[in-house]
Amino acid sequence: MNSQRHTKTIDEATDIELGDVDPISLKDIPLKDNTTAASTEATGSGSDAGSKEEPQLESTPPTFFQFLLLAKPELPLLLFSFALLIVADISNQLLPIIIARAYNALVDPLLDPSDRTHEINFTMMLVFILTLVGAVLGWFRLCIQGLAGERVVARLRLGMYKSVLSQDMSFYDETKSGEVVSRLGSDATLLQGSLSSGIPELLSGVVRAIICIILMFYLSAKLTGMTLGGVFVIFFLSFPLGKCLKTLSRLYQNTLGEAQTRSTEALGSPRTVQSFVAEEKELNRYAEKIGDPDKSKNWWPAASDERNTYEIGFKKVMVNSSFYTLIFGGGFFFLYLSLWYGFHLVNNGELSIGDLTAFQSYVFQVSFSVGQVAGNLARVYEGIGASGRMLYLMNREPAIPSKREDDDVPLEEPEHMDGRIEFKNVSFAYPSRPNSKVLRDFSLVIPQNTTAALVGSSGAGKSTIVSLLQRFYDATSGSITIDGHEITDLKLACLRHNIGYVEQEPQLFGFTVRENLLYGVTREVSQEELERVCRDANAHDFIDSWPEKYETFVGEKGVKVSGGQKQRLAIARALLTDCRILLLDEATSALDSESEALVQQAIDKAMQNRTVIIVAHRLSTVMQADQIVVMDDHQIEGTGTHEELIQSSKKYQDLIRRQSVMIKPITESFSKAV
Ligand SMILES: Nc1ncnc2c1ncn2[C@@H]1O[C@H](COP(=O)(O)OP(=O)(O)OP(=O)(O)O)[C@@H](O)[C@H]1O
Repeated sequence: MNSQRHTKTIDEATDIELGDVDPISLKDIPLKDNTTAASTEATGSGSDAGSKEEPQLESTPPTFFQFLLLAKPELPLLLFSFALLIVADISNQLLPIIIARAYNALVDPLLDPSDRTHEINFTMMLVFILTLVGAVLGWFRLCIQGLAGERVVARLRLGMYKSVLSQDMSFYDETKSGEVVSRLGSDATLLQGSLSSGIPELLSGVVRAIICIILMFYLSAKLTGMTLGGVFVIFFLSFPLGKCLKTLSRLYQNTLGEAQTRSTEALGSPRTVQSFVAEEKELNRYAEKIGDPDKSKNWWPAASDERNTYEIGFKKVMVNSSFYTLIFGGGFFFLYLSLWYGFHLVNNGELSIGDLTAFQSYVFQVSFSVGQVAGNLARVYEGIGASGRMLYLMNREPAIPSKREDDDVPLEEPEHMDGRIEFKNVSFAYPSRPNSKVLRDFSLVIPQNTTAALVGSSGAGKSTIVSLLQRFYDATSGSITIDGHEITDLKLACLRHNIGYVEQEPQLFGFTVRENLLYGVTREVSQEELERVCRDANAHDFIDSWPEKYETFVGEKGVKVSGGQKQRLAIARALLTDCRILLLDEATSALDSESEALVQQAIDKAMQNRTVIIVAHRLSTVMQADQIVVMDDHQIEGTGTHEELIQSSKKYQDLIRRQSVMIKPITESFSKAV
């Protein structure tokens, strides 16, 4: 059942509606899926997830041309800005040759003073006009480039986010959210810088250098020959430094990503961090990746076992400074060398003084352009590296496909579901632990509108069954059907719309109560209906007691509501989706007895006229179920009603005995007290 991954276009990523995200064809970009590679290695060696290294979100970087394809939808804008760049550069580079006329007029013995003044004024007027034209065109060019960059990066961010949202659970098992956030943030910014300014500046440098070299040849072929030799020396010396800068930049980004992963984890669980007084531990974990300048006795970073951004950043600064010193220092060296030779040419009458000044200016421009090309080449490489990581995320094909391999047969989307569930010989191993079977030959029929309770030892696979029914993962073998439809033949959205799911720790979002309740609802819901459902879920009274009632903000991840309130809101949220099947995964296990009673009442109402699967540890919550399934060692040990299992299932008897032992002293002391 495991589907093969292959590359895809952004618009194919998912059937989740995301508005108009323009498709960018990335089919030609080959990608190495390192996550899959890591899994394969694990399979090969028979090792488990715990022993393998964290997979890196990285793919083979695209070629320069493939990288340019990312900006394909903006090609007209970019070509226009390129045309502006050429015109602006030609008009700017003509200036030294025009100014040379003024110099020559100054020293021309044949001109009388009024002709000389006229020549100088005419020349300088021309200079001002061309400067103005160059400035206006340059302004347009920068605006257009910036706009194109914003458009490309916004599209890429949306495409990447869309793809990440559509991934299967094995992706989330393997990937740290901090890393994805880093891809959306810093990698996208690097890529934007590279596309909107790195490549245009690189092209601008090339164009300017070519124009200057042509004009230099026009002024003096001899002097140009000598000067270009120097320029090439600078270029070749700076090349390895540029490459080194590229490697350091990639390392810097990866390390920053690792630091962000750590900080996201800690900031996402502030209560756990503070209750374990682990602030310093978390700070140290973050500092390991960021590097602490105050830990070194010197002003440079101390050597450390772990790669950190401070240390890499320091090396980057060193290489960057050497790079620019070489470009500008070398540029000036060859400028003065050519000036020296130029003086001799003027002395010999082979060059006018005006042409020598113009030439000087071109030498400087060419050195500057070479520096600009090399510097921006490093930036483009940074962008290419970043795009490799982003493309991995965008092109990753979810293991749970949103359409059939045979595209011609559409997935089924029944208008109504009765809710008869059947598991037939289902076996399953998590993709990250392919050698540990979590379910073995699991078979179970749950008739429409009945309740099945899954009980058994911890780790037996109860929650996994709930995950498989929602297709968070696909079974390794066997079949799961609802009303006779294989769930793999159903449209994923249709399947999940028909299933309501209440987790042990339901997640609320940082919205209002109303927005949280209507999270999965696509139809109009009136206030009366909302209140009725919340009453059924025992949630209306506490919502109504808050000053802002249904408009109350619940805080990030619902931190401002209690565990029991969260559960009841989650039940109401599930009910509002009109689900035919309700999955309750340990919905009351984390609650005190008073909250449990309130939630249990809500659950009892919610179970009416629905097919329900309850995963529970407390037997008191499942005794009324139509059938109880006892799980042991990843398979079914017994099935039946409470009364039947007490007679037939050793495991069930064990579970009852253990819970009675726990409750007995409490009930005895209670009886004595009253
Ligand atoms: N995402 C995952 N990746 C790899 N292994 C997993 C994953 N989730 C669960 N497991 C493993 O699968 C086995 C079954 O887990 P499951 O959560 O289904 O058990 P359970 O019966 O619900 O346990 P409990 O009652 O403690 O919640 C366990 O050994 C667990 O470590």
